[in-house]
Amino acid sequence: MGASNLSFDQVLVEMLEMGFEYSSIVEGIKTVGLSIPNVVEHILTAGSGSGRATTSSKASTTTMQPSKFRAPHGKALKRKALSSTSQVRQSSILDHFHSNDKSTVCNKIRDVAIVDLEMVNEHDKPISKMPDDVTVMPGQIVTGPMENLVVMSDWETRVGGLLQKHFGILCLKSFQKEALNAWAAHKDCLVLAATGSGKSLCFQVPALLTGKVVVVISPLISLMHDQCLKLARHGVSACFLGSGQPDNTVEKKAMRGMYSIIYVCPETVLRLIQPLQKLAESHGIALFAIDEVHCVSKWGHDFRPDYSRLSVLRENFSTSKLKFLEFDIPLMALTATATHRVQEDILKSLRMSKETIVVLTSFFRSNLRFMVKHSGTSQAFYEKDFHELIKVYGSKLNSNKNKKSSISKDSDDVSSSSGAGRISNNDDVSPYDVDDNHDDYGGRYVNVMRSGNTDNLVKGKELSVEFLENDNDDCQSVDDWDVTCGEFCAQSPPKDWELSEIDDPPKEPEGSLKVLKGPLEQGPAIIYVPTRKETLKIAKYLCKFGVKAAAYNAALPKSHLRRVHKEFHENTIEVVVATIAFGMGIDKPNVRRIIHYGWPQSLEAYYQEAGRAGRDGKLADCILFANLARVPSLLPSRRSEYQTKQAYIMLSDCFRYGMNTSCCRAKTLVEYFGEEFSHRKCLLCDVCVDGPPQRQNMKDEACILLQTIAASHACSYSMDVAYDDDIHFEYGYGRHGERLCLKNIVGKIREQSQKFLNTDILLWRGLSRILEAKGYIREGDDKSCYMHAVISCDCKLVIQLWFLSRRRPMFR
Ligand SMILES: Nc1ncnc2c1ncn2[C@@H]1O[C@H](COP(=O)(O)OP(=O)(O)OP(=O)(O)O)[C@@H](O)[C@H]1O
Ligand SMILES: [Mg+2]
Repeated sequence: MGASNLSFDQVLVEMLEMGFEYSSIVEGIKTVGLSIPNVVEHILTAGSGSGRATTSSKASTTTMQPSKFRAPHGKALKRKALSSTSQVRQSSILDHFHSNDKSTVCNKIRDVAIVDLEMVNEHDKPISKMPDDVTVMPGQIVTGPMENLVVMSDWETRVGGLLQKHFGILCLKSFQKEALNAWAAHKDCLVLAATGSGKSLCFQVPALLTGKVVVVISPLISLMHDQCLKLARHGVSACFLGSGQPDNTVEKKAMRGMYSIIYVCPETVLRLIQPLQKLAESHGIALFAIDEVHCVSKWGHDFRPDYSRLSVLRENFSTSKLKFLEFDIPLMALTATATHRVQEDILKSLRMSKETIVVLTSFFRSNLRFMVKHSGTSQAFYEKDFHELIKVYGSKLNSNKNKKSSISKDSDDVSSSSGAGRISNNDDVSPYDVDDNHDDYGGRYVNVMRSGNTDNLVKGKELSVEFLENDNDDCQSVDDWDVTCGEFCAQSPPKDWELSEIDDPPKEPEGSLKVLKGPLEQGPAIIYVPTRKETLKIAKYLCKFGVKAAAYNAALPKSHLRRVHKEFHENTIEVVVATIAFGMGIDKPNVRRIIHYGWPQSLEAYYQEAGRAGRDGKLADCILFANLARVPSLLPSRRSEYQTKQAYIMLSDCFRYGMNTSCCRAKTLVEYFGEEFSHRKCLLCDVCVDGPPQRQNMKDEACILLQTIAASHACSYSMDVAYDDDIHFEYGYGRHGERLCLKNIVGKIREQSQKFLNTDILLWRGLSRILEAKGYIREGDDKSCYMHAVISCDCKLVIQLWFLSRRRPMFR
């Protein structure tokens, strides 16, 4: 921030207008020159003695009358008002100085200051307490307006102007209102709402309404970066802090209240408890928001140990701990993917108040078209699997051959900046293809079924491919983002906002669903792959066909990632091939295709990543290419035994989802999260569109499989009476101590029966999955067992069993 072209008088007049004292301004100009931002910063950093009135916000709220500050053009009045809550206001002033639009700065400051004052004043007024007869139990689901809650009455009327000014949004959705009502009533709140529904606004609005700081705990740097950039564009100052932040000026500034919204990863917030307590006293913290809160739960798909320590927020920011607080600082926890078990865990782990309001909306996204396609998901299948994609994204570039693709330019940089490989439109072998040094976590293959599925392992060669992105990558690389100290200054929001009024979708009568029709509109795609290596291989493959594609994984140079992120948002890059590092929270409205190439880690992760599609409400495709012939078996190393066990269970849920050909995919997904699907079908997914699969009577196969499993167990079990009782097998070892695995079982079946002599093991594998889904057998989840079978044998039920076969090539 260098000196401006303003004269001494101009600086003086403007700063007097803003409410600073004459002597402080003169002293500031002498020290730092004729730059208003620098002078403001100087005055603020010089402390309370240099021009800032230090009246506490409590005192000011009891003496100020809001009407006073509405007096038009009342300079003296304004100055008095401004100085009496300077700590709130002046950080806003500083933030607004970072704007490029200097000409409108002062006007903005005046607006903001007055609005802030009114809001602080009214918000700090003691709000009517909850009526005694209203008990809101933890876990209570609020689906309608919270008529029973007495809340700050007029925030809703004030919020309209702010929404329009900052976001170009006309009105809040009803779940957003409910979440904000809870906050306004100083309640903790758990918001469970679909991906892309607008959860961020629930925690951004309190900062705008009060002028106090909102602290947002967020798990991924890419997500914090995304949100900070967007906020800056919308005229809201924000920063992110992380453990690797080399420049602590941002942190210091943040702790002085200079940003409206502070994004911070859980690891860092735990370190900042004391400075945040000081911030709460000096400036005020409106809210702690814990975004992607499913990371709290070890039952969730993305457990982060530091998230589970966030109960310190409740302990350290309550009235019992901080005497200056009138109310506990509310917690707002938000996620789009939490099963019931995870929801309970969240409330408990964060020690959320007994009166926590749970705001729940449907997880269903009616514009997402889910499909599953069988594929070997290796290089040999690229041509077949990406043929369509290349047709869509390759053609435009081909018609403009002179234009060098952005990725090629980008990858040159990658190559030169890091000495690492590049992805280009030619056939050069990228060093990434041969150099796996980024897969240095000792990844290993683990066989989930442990039942004869050893063909999943590549014999004699332990692959060193990392299956998942290292959990820590994302946090450790905070500083690598090289974003100007992680601070994002407010810019002027566009003047000609096209105001969007996207309220909740109109309520359809039950069962009647408005079905979107194809073809898809234009828009980019994200391909999620399980390994870092595959991001590079596939991006390179697509580039060869003129697709503007780029790889994204946490091990790539951060300058490359930053550019990919930026160009993806600018629509220069059309296909990003990514690991989970580009997953949660990424908000780009027109993403038309989400492709999973290989099994995701869990259905939660799948739904979360699929949720990047169609955030503009228009039709979008979510296609899972997976090898349906093999149980997914890749798991990362460096996990506790417990986590590994959990991961197996989640992988098998994914497999079941892929194998399913009888139930609407959207229904399967939302029911997985415990929601009752209000429509019979989505009418979009492959299962709904392709119709019910051909059925085949598999009674004989089912019976012989169950009998053989049972007979293989060491127990006093007799085949003739077997189906009268439930039989529980505790051990995964056969009668003679041999390991019980599907291959052995199938071997025995073939020996026993001529009829099944030539059957493929894939048939038995598929059948065992169906029997498992029906509850007849259960795959072992204990390392010491190969198969832990529970046979709940009711012969009649077995006879009813039909085997679904039409669209499963391996069963043909
Ligand atoms: N009331 C509203 N009216 C119109 N658009 C809105 C409204 N609220 C939010 N949006 C828009 O919805 C988009 C998605 O919002 P956001 O990123 O907060 O979703 P999310 O619920 O956090 O999703 P995810 O779970 O994927 O993180 C944003 O671009 C935002 O501008
Ligand atoms: Mg979000």
